[in-house]
Amino acid sequence: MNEPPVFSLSNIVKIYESGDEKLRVLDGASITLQEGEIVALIAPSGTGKSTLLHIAGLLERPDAGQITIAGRDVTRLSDAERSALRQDEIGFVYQFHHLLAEFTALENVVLPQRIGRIPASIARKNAADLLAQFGLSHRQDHLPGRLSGGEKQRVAIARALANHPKIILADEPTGNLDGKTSDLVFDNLLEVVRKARATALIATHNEVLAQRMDRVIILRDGKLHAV
Ligand SMILES: Nc1ncnc2c1ncn2[C@@H]1O[C@H](COP(=O)(O)OP(=O)(O)OP(=O)(O)O)[C@@H](O)[C@H]1O
Repeated sequence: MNEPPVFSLSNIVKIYESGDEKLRVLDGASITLQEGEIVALIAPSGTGKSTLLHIAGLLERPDAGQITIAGRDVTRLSDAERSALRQDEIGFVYQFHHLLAEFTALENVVLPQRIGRIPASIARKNAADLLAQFGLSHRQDHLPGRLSGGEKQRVAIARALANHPKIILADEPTGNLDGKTSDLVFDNLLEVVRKARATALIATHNEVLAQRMDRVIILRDGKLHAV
């Protein structure tokens, strides 16, 4: 029997209202991600990329359409069920690292696991292993303020992977870094995501980076199109 896709959005509609105006940001956006697929999302600014990622990450609700995770319809779950799913199944990487400044690199990667009730010793070992995969063992006890931009972003990616999510959603994860650092961090991201056999949807403006993923989709007129 075929496994259901890890993740799917079908016919997602999202309308924002401001005054009398209705803005149909998403207008039947659909995508299906199979296990282990890494998909690039190209979206010109203002076309609804953040809205799409927020809906995919169960942070925002669509006005119509369906979201499934591992074949389960999660569109109409309660807020508590959605946040439990986010905690267990979804890892987010943002353009800015959002690390907690008063915690070390290691502690930043431990924290989401502790929220998920992983015992402290296991969480610390997991975090150290992940940071090692990002070449950051020698930086694990540093506060974010003492890390370079590329290192901070690597820690943020390690944190997103800490609970072994099946789905990674990334919003221009290297968009804030210079070209060379961006390439290196991106290599690292792809390598670790592939090793974890996670499924990823990665928004980028960089078409060269996009071509390195398994396939590329573009958000246009509120719909997702294959490139
Ligand atoms: N809460 C909201 N209320 C009203 N309009 C909104 C709201 N959120 C977003 N929009 C509008 O919806 C459109 C898409 O917004 P979104 O943030 O998803 O775009 P984006 O593609 O992520 O842009 P960027 O790449 O510049 O961050 C924009 O025109 C924005 O002004």
